Amino acid sequence: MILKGAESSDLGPDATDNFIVDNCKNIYFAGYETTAITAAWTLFLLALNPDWQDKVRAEVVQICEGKIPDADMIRRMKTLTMVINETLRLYPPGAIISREALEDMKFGKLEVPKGVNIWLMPVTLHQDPEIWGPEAHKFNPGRFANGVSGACKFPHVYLPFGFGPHTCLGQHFALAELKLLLALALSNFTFSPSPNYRHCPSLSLIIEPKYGVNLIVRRL
Ligand code: HEM
Repeated sequence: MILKGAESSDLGPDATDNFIVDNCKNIYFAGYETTAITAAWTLFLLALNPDWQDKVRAEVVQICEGKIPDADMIRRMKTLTMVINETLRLYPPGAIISREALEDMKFGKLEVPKGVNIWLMPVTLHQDPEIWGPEAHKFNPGRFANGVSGACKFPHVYLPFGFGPHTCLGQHFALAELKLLLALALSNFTFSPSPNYRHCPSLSLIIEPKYGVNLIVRRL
């Protein structure tokens, strides 16, 4: 797709090379760290919540019957989807979503002059007790049992993949990758917290565990 886009553009040779390289970098960066870190946070939260770990494992074992998950099996993994949604609520890798006002705008009483960049921080919207209830900071995948609209007052503030025309291009691919990886990991291993784990979510373009996620992994 990128090569086709470059071929059909009227960019000069240098700009065409830059176009290809920039797009490859963009997809590599946007698609790799975000998904890998979400997998790490999910395993961390399941290690801290063995009841949910057991529920997801039971679901995966029942759906997959020892086979490698295919697209249909992945679609039926409702508990795992709820767990991933809850992980992305508490630890959305995309820390900042920015938009530039292309003209003077007004939101309620807020005047936004042309050229100003507005930054949205999903993590603050995702943990607001006014929106998610008094247990907003607690890991409870059950809140997503009836989808995002059942989980909170204003579904449009759940923004792990952004919103609008620039919403994440790879969100369905990312969810499929995550479900496949987690289903395989959970059907073969158990995960519990390691005493070496240091909790330090830190902002380094994305929200990542500064000292990694140390877990004790045991084969089932
Ligand atoms: C759990 C994994 C992922 C998360 C949490 C995530 C999150 C995001 C967020 C928050 C944005 C900004 C959206 C906005 O400004 O409204 C974004 C954009 C983007 N993502 Fe993802 N992403 C993930 C995985 C992926 C994957 C796997 C790919 C590609 C293979 C990908 C490709 C992109 C691209 C190309 C954009 C830019 C879209 C645009 O500006 O039009 N992402 N992502």
